[in-house]
Amino acid sequence: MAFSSVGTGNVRLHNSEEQGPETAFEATRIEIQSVRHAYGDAEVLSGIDLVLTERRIGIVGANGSGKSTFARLLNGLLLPTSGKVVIDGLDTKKAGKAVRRKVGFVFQNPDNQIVFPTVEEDVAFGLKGLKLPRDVRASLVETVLERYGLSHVRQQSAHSLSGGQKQLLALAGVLILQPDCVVFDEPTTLLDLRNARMVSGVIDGLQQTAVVVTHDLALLDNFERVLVFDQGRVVADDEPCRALSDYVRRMQ
Ligand SMILES: Nc1ncnc2c1ncn2[C@@H]1O[C@H](COP(=O)(O)OP(=O)(O)OP(=O)(O)O)[C@@H](O)[C@H]1O
Repeated sequence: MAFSSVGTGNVRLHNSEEQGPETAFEATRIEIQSVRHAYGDAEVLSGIDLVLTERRIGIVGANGSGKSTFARLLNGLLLPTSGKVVIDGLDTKKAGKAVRRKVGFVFQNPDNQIVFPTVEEDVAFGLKGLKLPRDVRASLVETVLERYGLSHVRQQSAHSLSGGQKQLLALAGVLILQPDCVVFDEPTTLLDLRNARMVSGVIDGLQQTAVVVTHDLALLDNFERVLVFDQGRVVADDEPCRALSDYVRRMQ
C-alpha cells in the first residue's frame, strides 16, 4: 500500500503497483461462473452465471431468495459450494485477502461493524496494520469524518449515535480503505426516511462500484442494472424500471 495526495486536501490510499497516483476508481468486473451455494443440504443459490461491469447494481427479491448469500460471495465472506466468483481477475477461493481489500462490505446492522468505543477510533480501525505514517493516518481519518458529517461527534461513544449516524460510521470505516467496490446489504432498512435519504445520497455520490441489496426500491432509481432473485435464481436482469416492474408483478 502507498498513499498520495489527490486534489485539495484529499489523501488517497492506493496500491501503487495496481494504480497510478491520479487513477480514478475503475468499474469493477464481477464474474459469477456456474455458482451454487448450499447451507448443509439446503441449496439457496442455483446455477448463477453473470458478468457485472456496471457501477451501480441493485439486487432485489423476496425474503429468503438468496440475496444476502449472493452479496457475501462477492467479497469472499462466503465461498461458493461450487462454481467461481472472480473479481477483477481474482478468484475469491484463491485470493481471499486481495478480494477483501478490493471489495468492502457494509452490513445491514451497523452495530455488527462498530468495534471501537469512540467514533474517531472506530473510523481509524481499518488503517491499523497498514504501517502508515501518523500524519497520513490522521489526515485520512480527518477527511473521512468530514466527508460523512461525523466530525462533530468524533469523540462521542460510537454506540450513542443515531441509527443514521451509525450507518454512516460503518460506511466511513469501510470507505477509509478505499475499496474499488462496496457491497451494501440492506443499508437503509433500519433507518427513518431522512437518514435513508442521506445514506442513499452517499451511495449515489460514491466513485466506486456499488452493489446494493435492498427492499427499498427508491434507492435504485439512478442505478444501471437491477437483478431480481427468486428461490436462489436470477429471474430478471435489466435496467431498473423494467427489472423492478417485473419484481412488483411477481410479488402480486
Ligand atoms: N448461515 C446460514 N445457515 C443456514 N441457512 C442460512 C444461512 N444464511 C441464510 N440461510 C438460508 O438461506 C436462504 C437464503 O437466505 P438469504 O439471507 O441469502 O436470503 P435474502 O434474500 O437475503 O433474504 P432477506 O430478504 O430475508 O434478507 C434462507 O432460506 C435462509 O434461511
